[in-house]
Amino acid sequence: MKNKLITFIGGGNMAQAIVFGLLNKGYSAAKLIVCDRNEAKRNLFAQKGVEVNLTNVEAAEKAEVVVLAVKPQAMAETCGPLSAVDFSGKLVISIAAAVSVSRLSALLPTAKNIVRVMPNTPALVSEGMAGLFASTGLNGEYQDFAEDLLNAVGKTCWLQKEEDMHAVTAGSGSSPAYFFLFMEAMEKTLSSMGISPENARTLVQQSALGAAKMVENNPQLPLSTLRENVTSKGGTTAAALAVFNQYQLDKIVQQAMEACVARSQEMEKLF
Ligand SMILES: NC(=O)C1=CN([C@@H]2O[C@H](COP(=O)(O)OP(=O)(O)OC[C@H]3O[C@@H](n4cnc5c(N)ncnc54)[C@H](O)[C@@H]3O)[C@@H](O)[C@H]2O)C=CC1
Ligand SMILES: O=C(O)[C@@H]1CCC=N1
Repeated sequence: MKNKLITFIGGGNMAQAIVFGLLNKGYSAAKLIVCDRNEAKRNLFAQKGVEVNLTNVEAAEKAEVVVLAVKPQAMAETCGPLSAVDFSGKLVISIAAAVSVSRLSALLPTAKNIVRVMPNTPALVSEGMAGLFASTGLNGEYQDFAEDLLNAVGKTCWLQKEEDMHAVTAGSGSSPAYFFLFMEAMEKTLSSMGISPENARTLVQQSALGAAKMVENNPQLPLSTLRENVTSKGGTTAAALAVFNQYQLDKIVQQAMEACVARSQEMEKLF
């Protein structure tokens, strides 16, 4: 991928995951600018050789690609001063949940090339998952660049319908937290069973990693087969799964993801 000059507006958790993921993949620090109001956050990037001392407007003017990485509720306020910049020859990427392309176009009227992305924090370890949606008329070079950029830190999928971004938020952006919650619960239980904190962490971490790798390495196998291969009739796993089924884990997951989608739809109207 050709290293275009990219400015990140907002250097929080998600921007850090993408920027540090890109640096780990050899993206030149000299081609990255990060703007954040918070000095401690700026310092995290400065330590890696990233320019952090420009104003949002200066940094946006200088770069060819501008990534909007502030919270959805801060988007309008952040775009106010930025609307003075001519974005017509630039690519604007927004990673904000629930902020539509039409809303972004209204906030930055000169922006012609807009890509909405829903990434996730595993980008930091090059295992991100991002859904992408392009504004109509997006320049082909910029479409490829957005895809290459996110592919550098994980995997991507393009969406044909913007409304699918709500479901993708439940499936990429928010989803690492579900797995962390599950792992937290396992770790806590192992500790309550007398396993040392260090061993509890290793048991959970390695089992999760191993399970994910088995899923990745066996694309032809349904997930249910992988589960069944662990489950001896009348054995220990069956006893555990019976409890998950008793409490209808599938319904809990469905309700949680539907709540995620509903909140995203609500936020789209608010911000
Ligand atoms: N954290 C995650 O896992 C994911 C977050 N997102 C999206 O990414 C965006 C950022 O989320 P986080 O990184 O979690 O939030 P965060 O709160 O960690 O980072 C936002 C940063 O923006 C800075 N900021 C706010 N207004 C600014 C301004 N006008 N100029 C410069 N900097 C400004 C803040 O100081 C803060 O460091 C959100 O829109 C969120 O929906 C998307 C996918 C996953
Ligand atoms: O929780 C949130 O709203 C953001 C978007 C997806 C992940 N974090």
